[in-house]
Amino acid sequence: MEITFDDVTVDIGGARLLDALQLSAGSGEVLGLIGPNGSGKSTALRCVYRALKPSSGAVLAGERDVRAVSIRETAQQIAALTQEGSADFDFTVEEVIAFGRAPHKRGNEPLTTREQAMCAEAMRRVDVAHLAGRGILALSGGERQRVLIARALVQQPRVLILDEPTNHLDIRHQVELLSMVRAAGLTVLVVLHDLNLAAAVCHRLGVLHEGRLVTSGTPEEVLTPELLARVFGVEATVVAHPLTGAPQVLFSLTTPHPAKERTT
Ligand SMILES: Nc1ncnc2c1ncn2[C@@H]1O[C@H](COP(=O)(O)OP(=O)(O)OP(=O)(O)O)[C@@H](O)[C@H]1O
Repeated sequence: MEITFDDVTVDIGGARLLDALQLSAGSGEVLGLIGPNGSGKSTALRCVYRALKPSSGAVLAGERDVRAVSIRETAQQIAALTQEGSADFDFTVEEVIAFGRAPHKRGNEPLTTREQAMCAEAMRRVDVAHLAGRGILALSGGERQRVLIARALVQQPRVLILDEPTNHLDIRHQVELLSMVRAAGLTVLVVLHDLNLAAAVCHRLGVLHEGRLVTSGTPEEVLTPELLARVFGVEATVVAHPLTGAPQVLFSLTTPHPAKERTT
């Protein structure tokens, strides 16, 4: 399912958070949103999962404005792992993941055997099966993040919205999650601060700065030293990954590297 930001503007309290965003993620495409803090990335995602209403323009899922679709149908199609989507109540890990099936159920209808197997498989995929009976509030940040990812997977959406999904995850779980995201074949909109992970997982990147889309294209097209200097204000060297060819961004600190200091 294609997701399109069709001239989306968001004004709140006299401030323009997003300015006429025109961008789309094709069916099965992983679209990354990158940009400095406060550039409007989460605001854009919020318009997709309906936490925010555009002041003008619309987000289209396929041909339809997402706001014209029932909440239940939206929940069947779009799963979101958000910044505000933490857990408030101390349900067990197993219960939290089972909630992912709620959009497909009526009332308190119990999970079918197939759905129980789906939940068990999702727990296995994100490596939380050993936590099944634990309360979610007592988990580490990374463990909780993985549980919420499993919940999004069992929702079986057509579109996955991920706002900084690698937050809290150790490097192994970051790599596993993003490999899974890439292999899922879903339309994915993902905000990532790690530009190298973004280059590895995204088919295309959209760069936001002060609420405006600066450019969009493949990671190779977008991640240039000029753009990184202009938008992020950093000096960077961009090289091709020796195995995959994806652009990798290298930074040097403005102070000397410890190895250099030792030899001088
Ligand atoms: N409800 C709100 N009311 C007023 N301003 C808001 C609101 N939500 C966000 N903002 C402001 O809008 C701007 C864009 O916020 P947004 O969360 O979209 O940025 P972001 O690119 O996701 O940033 P970060 O990388 O820091 O997560 C910020 O300056 C933020 O302070």
